[in-house]
Amino acid sequence: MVAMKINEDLQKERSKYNFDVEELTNFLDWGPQYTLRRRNLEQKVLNVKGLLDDIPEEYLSHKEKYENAVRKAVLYYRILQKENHSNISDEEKTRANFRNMISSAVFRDNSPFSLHYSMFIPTIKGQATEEQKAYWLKRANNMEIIGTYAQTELGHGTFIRGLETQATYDPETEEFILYSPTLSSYKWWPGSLAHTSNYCVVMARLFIKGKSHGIHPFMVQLRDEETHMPLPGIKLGEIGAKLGFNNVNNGFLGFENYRIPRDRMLMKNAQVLKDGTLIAATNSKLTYGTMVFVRVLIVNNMANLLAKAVTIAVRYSAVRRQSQPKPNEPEPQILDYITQQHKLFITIATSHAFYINAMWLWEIYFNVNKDLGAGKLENLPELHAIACCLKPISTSDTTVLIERCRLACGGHGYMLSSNLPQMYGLATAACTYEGENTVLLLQAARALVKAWSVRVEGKPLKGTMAYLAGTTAPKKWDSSVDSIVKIFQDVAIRKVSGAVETLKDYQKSGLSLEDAWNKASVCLTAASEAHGRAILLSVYKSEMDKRTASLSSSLKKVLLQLVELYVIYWALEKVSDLLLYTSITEKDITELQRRYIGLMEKIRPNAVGLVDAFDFRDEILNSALGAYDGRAYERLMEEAMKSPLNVEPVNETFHKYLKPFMLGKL
Ligand SMILES: CCC/C=C/C(=O)SCCNC(=O)CCNC(=O)[C@H](O)C(C)(C)COP(=O)([O-])OP(=O)([O-])OC[C@H]1O[C@@H](n2cnc3c(N)ncnc32)[C@H](O)[C@@H]1OP(=O)([O-])[O-]
Ligand SMILES: Cc1cc2nc3c(=O)[nH]c(=O)nc-3n(C[C@H](O)[C@H](O)[C@H](O)COP(=O)(O)OP(=O)(O)OC[C@H]3O[C@@H](n4cnc5c(N)ncnc54)[C@H](O)[C@@H]3O)c2cc1C
Repeated sequence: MVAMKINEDLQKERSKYNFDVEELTNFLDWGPQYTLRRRNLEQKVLNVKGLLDDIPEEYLSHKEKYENAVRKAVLYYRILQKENHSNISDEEKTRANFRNMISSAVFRDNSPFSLHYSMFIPTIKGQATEEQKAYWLKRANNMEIIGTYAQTELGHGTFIRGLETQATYDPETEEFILYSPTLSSYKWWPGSLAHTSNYCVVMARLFIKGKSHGIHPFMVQLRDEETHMPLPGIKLGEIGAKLGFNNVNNGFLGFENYRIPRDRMLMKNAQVLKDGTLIAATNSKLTYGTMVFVRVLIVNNMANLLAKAVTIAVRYSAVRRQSQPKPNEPEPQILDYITQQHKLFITIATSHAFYINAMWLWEIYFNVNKDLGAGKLENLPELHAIACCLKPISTSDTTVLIERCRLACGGHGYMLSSNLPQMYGLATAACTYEGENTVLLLQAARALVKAWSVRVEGKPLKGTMAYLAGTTAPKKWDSSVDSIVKIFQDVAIRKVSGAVETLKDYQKSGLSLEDAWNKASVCLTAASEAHGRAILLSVYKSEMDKRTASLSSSLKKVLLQLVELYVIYWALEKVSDLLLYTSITEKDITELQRRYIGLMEKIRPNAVGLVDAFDFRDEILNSALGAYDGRAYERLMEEAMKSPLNVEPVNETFHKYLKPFMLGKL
């Protein structure tokens, strides 16, 4: 075997770490057993021939991209399917998969089957009766059928209660008749819908005896299982090229009086009896369960995306040298510029903060879900409120930080072969899907306004809202990490109280609640963001204090430096809030800035170690700039040579257009 030639700068970086990289990898994976599992799965996938692209996806046409993605998806999901049959609980499986990013070795973009696993199967699990589950889950898990989740329509995505697709019950035949009454009622966006899925869960408005009963889920066969032809009454197609997600086969779907049997309504929460009697769900929002599940998982997905982006940018910054600040000295590694560290180290810390928060949120989700199974609904609103803060903040921060990583790689970050532009495309999509970010922050604001009235009544507040009961931050500015975390809670209290006051003032001026809400909505979203940031910071700090207790002192030190960096970064980012709501002075701010610079100097020797510990194989990073060996220039050239334009020295356009043009003949 030929030894891998490693760039000298990277080699030097790797001799400087003062912690054990493998220990950190195990910590991030939530235990060495999960590291092993993940690595085994990665190896199994990479052993399969034909899964990695010879021609980069971006040189394929739209149609070829899809066809290539389906070819790879069947190879890839066969392996995953075997893994899914292994004998572990769903909770354990989700946890084991938290840092599984092997699909990004197969798809730089995303998979045409992603909705099958992320939403179709979870919807069957969450919305179907035991009998329905026994039938549909078996078929879905075996991938005898491929499904998706069709909710959004051309006219409505956010406002689910505005969906127009109709499911009218016909007691004569014991069937539902699915109908798309308008163009705007066409389903529009669902991934895998266009040419991949043959089944899907359709969210439609239930009508019984002419009366509307709100939105319910229906299992719908779209295509013939043998020929894959759309069934009569089904109108299907693809919605076209997008900023990203071009492998995902997002589709449209319309119904022309398409009949399905009664038992195709997923009836765990609400039931329609044979005679058309409706037994309503105990809470209509139980129908929204799959969205809550995915919002919870998104926080973790963002941590993974950030970890990938910053691995690429830090390694590249260690091998890239630029400018000559000191005469007669070599050009420094760009990683030595403090401005570069400012772009990158916060990205490492943010990835950690999101991992920790995602695990914490997953525990809450898992417990609430267990409660729901036992008919206990009281903790659902809090889960919904947390997810409605953390999903928007994690996706918008990730989008900003991936773009920062891309810019940190200069011109080469603009190359698709760096993989950073595609990652930006994936992150920004998450700001919209599964609940548009502003809309979710406004949902969280509803819960905060309610919590405020509980406080005003002098009643106790619980869980993540408990801190709203009263300030615990020190009166005098105190720059310890613990105090700053409390100060963020204080800022949130002030923003919530300010937003409630604004809302009330508008109402007092004669506006309806709805109009007052609209006028106050910028303050309301700011209050939700502040609440979300307070949660992120306090969970990151408290969980790290707990979880690092059993680590080696060297790793603990490095991890707590990142916590401190994260907390101070946000204090400086939100300095206007601190000036408004706390006794911070100009001198305190200068001290914080110095401390922030000092922290970056402490983290600098470990920077490459910290990203190595994310433990992404080169195939997963899929980037000319970020490979383990640091051969960025060689890889950029190798990737450039894959451009179809480099196959011939003279392109035919010379003879067709350029030459006649230059000769004045065109
Ligand atoms: C790979 C990519 C795949 C992507 C897939 C997709 O995008 S799939 C498509 C993804 N699409 C989306 O994500 C669409 C985003 N849109 C939505 O989720 C909803 O339409 C909505 C939540 C914005 C409003 O819903 P609405 O008009 O029906 O409700 P309302 O505002 O009138 O509030 C009434 C009460 O309900 C409460 N409550 C609400 N939701 C939940 C919940 N999940 N749980 C618990 N509770 C919930 C709320 O707090 C409020 O309580 P309060 O204050 O009265 O005590
Ligand atoms: C890549 C991708 C994949 C997707 N996959 C799926 C899928 O598999 N299945 C599926 O069903 N859907 C899917 N979707 C659709 C997605 O869920 C919706 O696009 C999303 O919920 C936002 O809804 P919208 O497009 O109607 O946006 P709109 O609600 O029209 O948002 C437009 C603007 O209006 C604002 N706005 C809307 N309502 C309010 C309000 N009440 N108050 C204040 N401002 C408001 C928003 O903040 C935003 O600025 C996908 C979307 C994308 C981008």
